Amino acid sequence: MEMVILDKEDAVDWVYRGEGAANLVLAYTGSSPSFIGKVMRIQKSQRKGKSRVNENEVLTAHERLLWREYKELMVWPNREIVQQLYVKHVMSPLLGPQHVDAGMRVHVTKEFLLSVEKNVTCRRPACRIDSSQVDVNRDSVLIISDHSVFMNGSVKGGPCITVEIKPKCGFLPISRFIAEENAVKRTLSRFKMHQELKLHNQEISEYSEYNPLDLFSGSLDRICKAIEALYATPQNNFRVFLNGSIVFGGLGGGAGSTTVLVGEAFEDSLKDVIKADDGMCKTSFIQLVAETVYSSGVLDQLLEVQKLDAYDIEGAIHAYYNIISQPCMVCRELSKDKLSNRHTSLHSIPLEESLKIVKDYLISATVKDCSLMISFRPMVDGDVLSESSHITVYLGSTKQVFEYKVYFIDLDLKPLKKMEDYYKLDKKIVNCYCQMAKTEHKR
Ligand SMILES: O=P(O)(O)O[C@@H]1[C@@H](OP(=O)(O)O)[C@H](OP(=O)(O)O)[C@H](O)[C@H](OP(=O)(O)O)[C@H]1OP(=O)(O)O
Ligand SMILES: Nc1ncnc2c1ncn2[C@@H]1O[C@H](COP(=O)(O)OP(=O)(O)OP(=O)(O)O)[C@@H](O)[C@H]1O
Ligand SMILES: [Zn+2]
Repeated sequence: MEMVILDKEDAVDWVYRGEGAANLVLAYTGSSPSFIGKVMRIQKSQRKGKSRVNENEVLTAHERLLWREYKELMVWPNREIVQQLYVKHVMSPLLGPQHVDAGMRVHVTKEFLLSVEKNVTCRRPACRIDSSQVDVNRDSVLIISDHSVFMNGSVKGGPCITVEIKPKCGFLPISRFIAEENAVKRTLSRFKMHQELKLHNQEISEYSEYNPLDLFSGSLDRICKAIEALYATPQNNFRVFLNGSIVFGGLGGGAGSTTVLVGEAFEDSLKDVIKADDGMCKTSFIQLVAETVYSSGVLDQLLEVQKLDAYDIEGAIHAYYNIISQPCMVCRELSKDKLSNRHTSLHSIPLEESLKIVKDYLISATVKDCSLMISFRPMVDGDVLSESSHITVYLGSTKQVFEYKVYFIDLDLKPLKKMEDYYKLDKKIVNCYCQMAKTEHKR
């Protein structure tokens, strides 16, 4: 694409699509062929006192050491470009390039960003406005394919339904570095335990029965159960879009976010896509999603990459202190009787080994936090696939064939500095869960 700089007058063509903790995402509504079928991902800054780890820094010296085998990441002084290259050179090969779009960076003026910020405020959830704003000091944004539409030169006609799932961690850790008092981590999913802490902190208003272990199980029945649970309590783990507009789930996540369409209204929104008997569209839709997750096998690959976390944070944290050449806070805090040979031995491994442990931990952290977007387009007789790489799925209950595509989003590099936060959060989650279980037991 020729050198483009988006300026104030271009802002009207970009409308609010959604956001997470770190980025705001806008969809294109204008007529420039370069942007049709694209979304824009703009970095946010945190409001006063809520600054995130490393958000404005370039790679630190220790991070450069950690990621040095990826030469492409080393030449850029700018963290945003490194982020994009991380997706391209680290994540895409691991997850499959057919499921990842690293996007491209486009220059923008400050006036463009200010104008966008003004235009989208009314669509943003209050909790997100409260914590973050568009970072107007950036000079570029990321342009990525809009995974909620089908393209074939131009946006392909006909309805398209997209489901977005944030599956979170799909396995139980078995690391020998997990302390005895934290043994519950080996039997209960992290998601389930985290729900207790989130409830306690009023980050969510109700407990979700979703179990990531079901979604990743490889069993159609259990996948179906997981999707039903996600539908019942979507939180920030489940959304549905019809032709790019959200029709189900919370905008932006968190406790205060609103569910867009419920019950009959959601059923109605599916009617153009799922040709089921009255009142059965939602049920058929859940079947369609479950069947696709099952037959595509896309979560198997994700699980493999998540499992790069073989030491658990209770092991990896020691390797982290080796890398930063600081006394290990964890060993210091563990009382003598709890400090085992296992832990201390981690401080005498070669640096290369520590680097590998932490690098794998951070790669895993990225894919425990990413989302996947699956888009469906009903096919009619004589219809051809939008792209030869796309696949089809058959929905038995409605006798329909759907073209579908699966993409991973939010594959950002996690800052090395976050290792301490990960250790603290892990402790908090287990403590809160055990405390709650004790109280329940006493009742
Ligand atoms: O720590 P977790 O498991 O709660 O994950 C965080 C997510 O919370 P969740 O539990 O999914 O609601 C959190 O999501 P929300 O802000 O809660 O929607 C972020 O994705 C955060 O990543 P980052 O700080 O933006 O890089 C995530 O932090 P990372 O742990 O992935 O760094
Ligand atoms: N390529 C895309 N196509 C369509 N919609 C997208 C795309 N990328 C992001 N979105 C929408 O925008 C939302 C926010 O994007 P994203 O998850 O990248 O934000 P984030 O701030 O990085 O999230 P997190 O809180 O996990 O760090 C997503 O939940 C999704 O609904
Ligand atoms: Zn230690």
